[in-house]
Amino acid sequence: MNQDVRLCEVGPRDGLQMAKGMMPAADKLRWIRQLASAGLREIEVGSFVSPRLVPQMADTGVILPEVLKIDGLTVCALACNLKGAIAAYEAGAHVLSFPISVSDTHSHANVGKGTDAQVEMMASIVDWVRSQPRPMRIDAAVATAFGCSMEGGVPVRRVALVAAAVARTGVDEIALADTVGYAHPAQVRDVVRATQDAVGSQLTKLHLHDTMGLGLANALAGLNEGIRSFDSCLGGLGGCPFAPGASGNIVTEDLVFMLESMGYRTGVDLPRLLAARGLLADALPEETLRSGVAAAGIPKTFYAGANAVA
Ligand SMILES: CC(C)(COP(=O)([O-])OP(=O)([O-])OC[C@H]1O[C@@H](n2cnc3c(N)ncnc32)[C@H](O)[C@@H]1OP(=O)([O-])[O-])[C@@H](O)C(=O)NCCC(=O)NCCSC(=O)C[C@@](C)(O)CC(=O)[O-]
Repeated sequence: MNQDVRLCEVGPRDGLQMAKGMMPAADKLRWIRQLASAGLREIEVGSFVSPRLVPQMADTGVILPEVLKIDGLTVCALACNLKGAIAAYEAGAHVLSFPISVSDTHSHANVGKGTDAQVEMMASIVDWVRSQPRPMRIDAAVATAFGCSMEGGVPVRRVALVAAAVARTGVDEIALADTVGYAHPAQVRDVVRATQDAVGSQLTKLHLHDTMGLGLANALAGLNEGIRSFDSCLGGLGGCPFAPGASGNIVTEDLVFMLESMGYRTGVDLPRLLAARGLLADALPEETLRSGVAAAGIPKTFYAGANAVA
């Protein structure tokens, strides 16, 4: 069984997009460098969206060329329309993340378009990117896949149908996103299985929020179904500003602790990762950072198991 788990740190994008304060670009850059030096090889550094609607992301075009200089880092950026995708490509992003909400109501609130129109937008972006000289990986996030605070329950069959439509656009990878954090482990199992049946290996990732405190249990349910890629956020910040009730992402520190303790390999150095919280706490004093492992400290037993440091 594959023990390597790929983590994408979404703090600089998802973590900051709903923050009360604005993190200056220089702090974002220092933070991203710290995250990379802790071993995170994939980081979503920002989004190319309306600066009026999401002012925290207005400097993504400034950040991106700088973080491209970090050796070995896969730089991801989110966009919600073709204009944003072109901006991400021209800035040099390695990966484009694109949200498509299963809930039509959330889709309208988030991107001003319904689900079907957003799938069409995805298709035109794939066509445009594939016609360019430089390759860019295209990841779709199938949002509200486990429930919507505006529409309520989201049927498993509809998630699979939307994922299948997304897969047909030719995206490289698909993530299932629990936008408002309503998922539970049995639901994760069922939705992952139905989506795997619909799109096969194009489903690679889970993007989980921790509203109900079930985020890591849900990650484990995904692991058990063969998922080896997760989004997470240092300190558990985050949430979609256009999904009422959305709260923070699963906590990167705790996810790394769980995975490494279980013998999975993340490539992340946990003490260095915890050190990166200091900058975040200083830059955003009004935010509450979460993490069990940060509160308790790394137990000595962590180093005594399969993940022992030589
Ligand atoms: C999607 C759009 C851009 C609609 O874009 P649109 O359809 O082109 O709408 P529009 O033409 O009505 O434009 C609206 C405004 O956005 C501007 N605009 C248009 N496109 C761009 C662009 N690319 N870059 C910069 N500005 C842009 C445009 O100039 C205009 O500015 P205004 O005149 O009102 O000041 C807009 O609705 C928007 O920016 N929405 C914000 C969406 C967003 O950032 N959501 C949060 C990220 S998704 C998420 O968090 C979920 C996820 C991924 O984490 C997974 C999960 O947990 O579920």
